[in-house]
Amino acid sequence: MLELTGITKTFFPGTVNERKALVNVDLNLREGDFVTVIGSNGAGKSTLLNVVSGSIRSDSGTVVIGGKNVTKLTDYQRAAYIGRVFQNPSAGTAPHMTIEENLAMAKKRGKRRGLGWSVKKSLRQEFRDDLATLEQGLEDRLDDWVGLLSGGQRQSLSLLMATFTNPQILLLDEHTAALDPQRAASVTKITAELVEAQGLTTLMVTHNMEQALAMGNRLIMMHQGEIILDVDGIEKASMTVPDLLAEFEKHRGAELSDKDLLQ
Ligand SMILES: Nc1ncnc2c1ncn2[C@@H]1O[C@H](COP(=O)(O)OP(=O)(O)OP(=O)(O)O)[C@@H](O)[C@H]1O
Repeated sequence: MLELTGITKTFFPGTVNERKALVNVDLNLREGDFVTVIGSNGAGKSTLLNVVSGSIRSDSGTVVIGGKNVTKLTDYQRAAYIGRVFQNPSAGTAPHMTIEENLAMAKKRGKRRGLGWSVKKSLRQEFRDDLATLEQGLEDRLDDWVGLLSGGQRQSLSLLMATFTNPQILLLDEHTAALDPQRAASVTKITAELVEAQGLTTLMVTHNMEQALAMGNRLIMMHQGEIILDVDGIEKASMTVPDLLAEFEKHRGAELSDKDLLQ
């Protein structure tokens, strides 16, 4: 479903600020793969997602989604294939539009149509039904501005919007990291349910190793722009946090002080 081949991205090449964000990355996701992505700060996780979404163009390599080579397409041109939720709850929704208008906008994602968000009665009922699955009482607040919602409610809404059009790839970039533990747990549960219900091929970046082990069928660990561990199935299911730390240490040397990875 997603084939990345030979992806390399260097920021500010040839300068003192040169950063090798991705180094010859190959990654192949089968349809329905739910892959959690871990790694220390600056490992290249967000850049990987940006290259898939098209918001960053790689220096070399190819990106194929659903058999279509999208390497040269802009993020807008790829929007129909991709759903994405960011860490910041404000990023995925428009605060000065109502819940209904946000949902209508998501329905039209990637389609060439005018910016009219008028919603027919039947669609309104569909929105209510979808919102009810989030179990946050949002189905009765269709006319409320999204800016009035809590961070957890906005992330839940972002998730719903990102999965509305049944994208070929769902990208989750630390989407529970900015939430308190209770809201993070609720958004994690909704994520698992939505991905499972639609069989979505998913890449989820997280700094929480327990979450990375508990969710999905496959896990990759990145370090300095490379994928240094790729496990799935029973191998992943039998892994523990100490196993992950040991893998990380192998590549990083004896030093083990990265609080972000240790969360
Ligand atoms: N737009 C950019 N301009 C310059 N350098 C960048 C840019 N985006 C990322 N980098 C650099 O590329 C490297 C990889 O960054 P990236 O954000 O992909 O890492 P990450 O694994 O997502 O880190 P974190 O967990 O801290 O979010 C880092 O050295 C970072 O400073």
